[in-house]
This record gives sequence, structure tokens and C-alpha cells, in this order.
Amino acid sequence: MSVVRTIFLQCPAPSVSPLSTTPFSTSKCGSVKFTISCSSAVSPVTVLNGNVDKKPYERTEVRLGLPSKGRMATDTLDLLKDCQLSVRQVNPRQYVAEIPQISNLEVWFQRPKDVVRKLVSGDLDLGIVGLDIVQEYGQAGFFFIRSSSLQFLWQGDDDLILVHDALDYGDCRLSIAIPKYGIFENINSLKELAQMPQWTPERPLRVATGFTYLGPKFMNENGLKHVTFSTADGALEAAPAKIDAYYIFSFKMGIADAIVDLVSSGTTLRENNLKEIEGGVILESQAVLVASRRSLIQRKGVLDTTHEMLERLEAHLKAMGQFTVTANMRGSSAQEVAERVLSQASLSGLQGPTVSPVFCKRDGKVVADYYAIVICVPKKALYKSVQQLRAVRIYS
Ligand SMILES: Nc1ncnc2c1ncn2[C@@H]1O[C@H](COP(=O)(O)OP(=O)(O)OP(=O)(O)O)[C@@H](O)[C@H]1O
Ligand SMILES: O=P(O)(O)OC[C@H]1O[C@H](OP(=O)(O)OP(=O)(O)O)[C@H](O)[C@@H]1O
Ligand SMILES: [Mg+2]
Repeated sequence: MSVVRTIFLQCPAPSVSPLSTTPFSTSKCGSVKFTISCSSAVSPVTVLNGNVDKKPYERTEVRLGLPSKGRMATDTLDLLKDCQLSVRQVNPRQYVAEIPQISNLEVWFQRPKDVVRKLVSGDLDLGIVGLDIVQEYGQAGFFFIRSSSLQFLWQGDDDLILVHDALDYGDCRLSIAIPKYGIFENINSLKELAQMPQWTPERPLRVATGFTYLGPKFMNENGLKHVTFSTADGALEAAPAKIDAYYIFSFKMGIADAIVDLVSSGTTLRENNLKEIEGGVILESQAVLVASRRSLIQRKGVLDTTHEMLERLEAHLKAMGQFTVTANMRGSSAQEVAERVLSQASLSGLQGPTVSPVFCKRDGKVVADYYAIVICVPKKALYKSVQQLRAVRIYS
């Protein structure tokens, strides 16, 4: 198994900063006004989610947070299983499990947002969640790595490290959506939405969202003035069980003009007569492996565990993207068959093909009229490659 990404940490004597805390909500984001539709008034209280003990670093085990429920839960366990990292949960009702292949690793099942909060608080060292959740709840800052190698020099002050930013499931986007009807009928871009004369300080654009950090931040960065936000927190307890229901409820009640929510197939938007607009995608998201920066630097075993996981994930994801195509082809020699295959544009970059004679007995003699060729092609090139193999009469 080859190491595709390696982590190389080189840091000056690290300083231990005080425990980070996660604010309950963003009360202001630039000039965008932000309101919360909870029944009780929200004062600027700091709510600790995680270890309030000042010595979280005394534990010796490495902790990995995984989604306890929701659409990411099963897919995450399946991915780990495919990487020979099966999670052993002694009792499905228990929130702590283990991965026997990695010693000293404890798995904690948590809601996705709590995985991120606990990474920031120091209760977890590693986690697998959607990028949307990392950006929304790890807002203290994270270090984004987007290279085929994780070799980096330590810099910055960020709490979270994106160790793997594309685990290939949980694909969705965080998007602004508006009604297809009424005053929005001819509005098809963020620019047009921003320029609507309807929005004033007295009558702002009202946006319902569960993304109370990313939503206002995006509006602010894109120069949308006169916007207020309401969130489902609190309202959820009152009646609707689903956040979608809260949005629809908000439209029906006339208390929201737009939403900021996750979209994948677009079915939910279509069913509710809503549409996305040009320039309204806030974030493209998929499952990621994220780590606490402090744990990577300070806690014994975290770096090794991260290496091990990364190596297995990379090997699996790389293999998933490759297909082996085997075909028999008539030819006069292995060399001639190989030349024919490599004459095709989309096959010529291959390191292969592997060509082997296929023997049969004719007139008492063992002969090889056919050759078996094996090529390895990326998933994206599969269709084209098969077409090109057909073009050289591979299946004669
Ligand atoms: N429609 C979707 N298609 C694909 N991935 C999605 C979709 N909706 C959400 N996701 C991804 O799955 C993650 C978990 O979403 P899920 O709906 O399971 O949990 P949740 O709504 O955050 O749960 P809860 O609010 O109950 O804790 C999201 O953070 C996102 O990354
Ligand atoms: O584009 P689509 O494929 O229709 O998916 C989008 C829906 O998926 C998510 O909701 P989810 O089903 O997770 O329910 P939730 O509101 O309870 O989180 C999201 O909040 C959207 O409502
Ligand atoms: Mg959801």
C-alpha cells in the first residue's frame, strides 16, 4: 500500500492556548443584522460544549468522532469498513466504540455539529463530518489543506485541520433559495436579488436558515444590505419536527422571503416551489476527515493514527476511482496487439496494457491467435476507453 499523503509536522515549541469555546450564536456579522426566533431573549452568553475541565490533555487515548445519526452515519461506517477499519460497537446504544485495527483509538458517536464542537474544545482529536458542519461550527478558524501531499510547515492559529477534504460521499451544496412566484418570478441571480427595491432597513430581506454563521457571512461578503435572519432553533421544539417544515412554515406565515439550506438532488426545493439563483451557492460540501490542530501537535499517537487512517482512506478512494478492463483481442503477436491498443488517444497514456497469449489447441498444435489484454483506467475515462477498445476491434 503506498502512502499518497503524508503528514509532516514541523513546529516550533508549541504553546498551549486556553480552551476555545463555541459561542451559542453569532449575534452580528458585519453589517448584516441577525435575529434569532427563539422564544427567550438571547444574551451574549458563552455556552461550553465539551470539556470544561482545564486539563483535557491528560487523557491518553486518541478519540475519533463519528456522526451518531442522520444520513452521514451509515455511509461513514461503510467507508471505514471498506478501509478495513470496522467500528466495533459492543452495544448499539452505547456512544463509545473501538476500531480494533488501531490500538488506543476510541470512537465517539456524536451529532455532526457536536463532533466539530468537541474537536474545538479538545474532547475529540479527529472527526468525520460534512464540510458544511466544519465551516459552520468550527468557525474559530481552520487550516485548509488542498494538495496531494500533506507536507506542510506549521503556521497560523487555526483550531482545525482538514486532513482529507474529499471522502467522496455526502455531496451537497449550501445554497440560497427563493420562491419561484410573486415578486421573485423574474429574479434569477444574487445580484438581481440584492438590487430589488423592496429591501429597506424597515423591510429587510428575511432569510430562514440553520446556518447562522455561514448565511450572514456570505450575505455580508456579497454586499447584500438590509437582510435579517431567523433560525429554526427553538421554533423546532414548538411544532415542526423537520427544519424543512420550519422553512415552509416561515414562507406560509409570511415571515421569510428566502432560505439558506443544503441542496443535493433539488427535490425538496422543487416540491416547495423554490429555486436556486446564480451566484447563490455558498459552499460545496462532502464528507471530510478533520483533526484538532492542538491534538496533532501535542497528543501522543494522534499523528500516527491520522497517518494510518489517511493511508487507508487514500488507498481505498484511489482504488475506487480505477477500473480494470479485460478483453480478448485477435493478433499476430503481443507486441502488435499492444501497439494497436496504445495507438488510441485515450489509452496511450496508460502504463499498461498487460498482454498475455490465450492458448488453444488446433490441428494437434498449441497456438495463440488471441491475446488477453488488461488495462487500468480511471472511472471518468471508462466509457471512452471501452469505446476505443471497440474501435480497434478488440472483440473480434
Ligand atoms: N440532501 C443532502 N444530500 C446529501 N448530503 C446531505 C444532505 N443534507 C445533508 N447532507 C450532509 O449530511 C450531513 C448530515 O446531515 P443530516 O441531515 O443527516 O444531519 P442533520 O440534519 O445535521 O441532523 P440533525 O440536525 O438532526 O443533527 C450534513 O451536514 C451534510 O454534510
Ligand atoms: O435537494 P434534496 O435532495 O431534496 O435534499 C435537500 C434536503 O436535505 C436536507 O434535509 P434532510 O433530509 O437532511 O432533513 P432535515 O431537514 O431534518 O435535516 C436539507 O435540509 C434539505 O431539506
Ligand atoms: Mg439534515
